[in-house]
Amino acid sequence: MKVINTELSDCYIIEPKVFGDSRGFFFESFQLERFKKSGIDFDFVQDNRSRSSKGVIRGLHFQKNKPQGKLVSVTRGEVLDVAVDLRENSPTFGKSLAVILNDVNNRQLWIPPGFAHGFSVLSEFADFHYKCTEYYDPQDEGGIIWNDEHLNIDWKVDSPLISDKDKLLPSFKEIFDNI
Ligand SMILES: Cc1cn([C@H]2C[C@H](O)[C@@H](COP(=O)(O)OP(=O)(O)O[C@H]3O[C@H](C)C(=O)[C@H](O)[C@H]3O)O2)c(=O)[nH]c1=O
Repeated sequence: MKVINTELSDCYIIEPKVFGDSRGFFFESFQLERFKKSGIDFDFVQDNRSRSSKGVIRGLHFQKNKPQGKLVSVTRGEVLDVAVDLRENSPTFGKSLAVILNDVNNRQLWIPPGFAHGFSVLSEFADFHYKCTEYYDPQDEGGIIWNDEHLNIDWKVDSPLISDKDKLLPSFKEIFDNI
């Protein structure tokens, strides 16, 4: 497995070792010792799966007091995956990263606790899988509006499909100017 640094501190792209043959392919999508040795030394307590159609944007979400680290990947289709560093003491605070994840490159993205996360769907549909380091707590949910001016993310989709809940999310400045 190859671990690639990104422009966001502690956020890594992971390229698993893929074994291809005439039947298809095989790769280990998670192996605790190998991840620990790569510096991703967390206990994962919850796996999530979602399916989204083309043009959907899910996010940007985070948990406020019980932040989740996420190891994200796409098992079918293609997404633009976005992470935003919300750690105020980080050298990359307020910076965002966008990475193409799909079922051809089999890339994973490690997003540490303290980041907001979201993705847009570029293929007809996308099956999304991620491991989390903290349990989901609906009372602890936070988020940033997808078209936030400060972050200015290019989601690469026209007329995105956003949940009613996500349409009401605050801006980056509403969150951090109040702190
Ligand atoms: C996240 C989550 C949701 N749910 C239930 C709550 C709702 O009834 C339903 C859909 O939830 P939501 O609309 O929040 O799902 P997403 O918009 O995909 O949320 C996720 O979107 C971005 C991409 C993330 O990184 C987060 O993991 C997560 O916030 O699943 C659960 O039961 N457990 C969970 O862990």
